Amino acid sequence: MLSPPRRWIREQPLSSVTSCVRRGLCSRRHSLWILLILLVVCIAIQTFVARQARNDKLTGLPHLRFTVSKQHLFPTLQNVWEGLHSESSLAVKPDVKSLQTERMADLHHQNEGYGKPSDYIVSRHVEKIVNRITDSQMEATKVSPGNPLLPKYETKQSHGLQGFLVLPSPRKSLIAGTDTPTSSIFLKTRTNTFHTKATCHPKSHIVFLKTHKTASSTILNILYRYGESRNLTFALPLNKHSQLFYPFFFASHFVEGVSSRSVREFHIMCNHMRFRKSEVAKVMPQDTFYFSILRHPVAMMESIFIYYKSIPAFHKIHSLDEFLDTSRRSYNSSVANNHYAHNIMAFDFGFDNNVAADAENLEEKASMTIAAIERDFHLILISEYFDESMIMLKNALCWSLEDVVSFKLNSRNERTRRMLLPNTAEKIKRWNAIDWRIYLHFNTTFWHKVDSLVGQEQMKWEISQLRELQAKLANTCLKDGRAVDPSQIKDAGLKPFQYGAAVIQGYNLNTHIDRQTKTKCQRFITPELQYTDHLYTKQFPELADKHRQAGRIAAPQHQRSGRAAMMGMAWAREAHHRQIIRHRFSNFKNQKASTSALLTHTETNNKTSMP
Ligand SMILES: Nc1ncnc2c1ncn2[C@@H]1O[C@H](COP(=O)(O)OS(=O)(=O)O)[C@@H](OP(=O)(O)O)[C@H]1O
Repeated sequence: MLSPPRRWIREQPLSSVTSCVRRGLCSRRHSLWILLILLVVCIAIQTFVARQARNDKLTGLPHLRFTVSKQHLFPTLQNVWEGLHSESSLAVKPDVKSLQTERMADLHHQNEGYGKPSDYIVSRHVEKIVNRITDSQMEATKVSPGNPLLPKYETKQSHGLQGFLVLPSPRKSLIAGTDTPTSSIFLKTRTNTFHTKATCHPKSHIVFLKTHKTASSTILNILYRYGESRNLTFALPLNKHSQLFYPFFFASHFVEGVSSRSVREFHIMCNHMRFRKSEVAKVMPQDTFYFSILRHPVAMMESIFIYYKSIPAFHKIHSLDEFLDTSRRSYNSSVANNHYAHNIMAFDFGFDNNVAADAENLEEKASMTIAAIERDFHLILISEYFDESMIMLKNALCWSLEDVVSFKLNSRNERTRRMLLPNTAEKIKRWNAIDWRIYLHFNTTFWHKVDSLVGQEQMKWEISQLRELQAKLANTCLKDGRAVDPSQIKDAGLKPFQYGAAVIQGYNLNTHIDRQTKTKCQRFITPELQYTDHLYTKQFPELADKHRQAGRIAAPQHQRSGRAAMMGMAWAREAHHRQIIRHRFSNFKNQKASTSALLTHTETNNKTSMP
């Protein structure tokens, strides 16, 4: 029926093409063809535009995919922060949660295989995204080795990580005291920003995974002060240990009060542990906020090599370069405490750290690790951006600025830092390939969260407020406003634990401050072991007393054995811990009112709360 017109066109002379087309258009068959062509063109244009838009997103905001649904779910600022605490806000959840099975988590925590079919879909999905990110970021780091992405408004100077030829120096704000010291600093400067009590509720169910050499002791101190001043209950290590039996995988019965059922509700868990979500969740309430902190693996490895110099992997090695050059041949992962030397971040989060840089399944393992951390943690902070991290934390927890103010704890003195060459930095990234990928991922998501949840202007303003507060506090509390070597610390009770080849600094208090201010200032500079001990005594006075008695009996035998020096880190810490207990006991016995009696039972009972 439609064939005659076509034949008719073929038969026409060239000169009459125009009229031919006109006639052809009129025919029904050609109209259909043209409609079809138009449709195809439309679809092609639409596909092109959509692809272009997706490419723009992935190039500019690599992690938009993980977080965009959060923005849609929680359109107001308040809801955004509230959302951080809800199940649905976990960043990776929209992409991964529905596909993940409980088996995956368990597999992770048992360090078993990653390639099970149901997990594989998730793995590939996340991997694709992570690969894009790591590729683009590795490109970026080629220009500036070891330098994490900086937001546009930041100057590199303010971060203390300017490549690894120059190592971090003490932060200026701590020594830049401007105001006259006043004890009222604790009372007057309660600087709430956009989070007021009217818009959100302060969180007090918190798990902080205390990673190693990441500024975690400074955060621990913040949490201790917050909890202590509000009479919150800490999930402290059983039997007065200083860590939650690290490096073993965490188990709920490692917490004092769990087996005996003597504690009704735990608020804060924050001591070193090897994370295992299913066990932590047995102890902590359902609405618990989980967070942790990461550090650039190069700076971290430099710190670890000095601090853990006595672990088997390092003790006969002269330099980090020597270790990195020989590690493939000589590193033995099955020797106790050697895990400190290899992908320690992955280890602390509960994953397999023994992954070689050239392992076939490296990217897959990295993707799975990242996905699981995204699933289990509401917020991951970045040590290099400590102040920014504190603002994020404050907002996430609905706390005040004063709650997150701190002094840098556990820092080495300059003499025990080592300069690294760019080549060494590259070797470290390769050796710690999983950690490097974890860090890159969370550094990016961190800045994306800053942009989407706080905004750069607000962040800038809040940081200036925080630094002002810190400077005032340093001026009030600290003698000379800065950290000093342990040999210069007057109060033995405030000396930080010394280990390996590091010289860990501490602080002296101003002498002219009143008693109440002194007590408060002291909390800011009390090292981890002493403060943990103090809280244990406060929470479990009777048990603490028993341990004190037992420590007295066991002490001479322990001293004679002289084994502490040969033992691993955890045991050395415990030895130190017991030494503190003995020291405190003798103070208690003699009823000496010395300044080092900060942690005595008597003072515990007299202590005033922090604001
Ligand atoms: N506020 C702040 N900002 C930036 N960096 C900080 C901060 N507080 C502590 N630190 C540095 O963190 C390192 C100590 O980390 P940790 O306390 O986690 O160590 S530990 O695992 O508990 O022993 C240690 O790093 P190194 O000095 O390089 O060893 C500290 O200097």
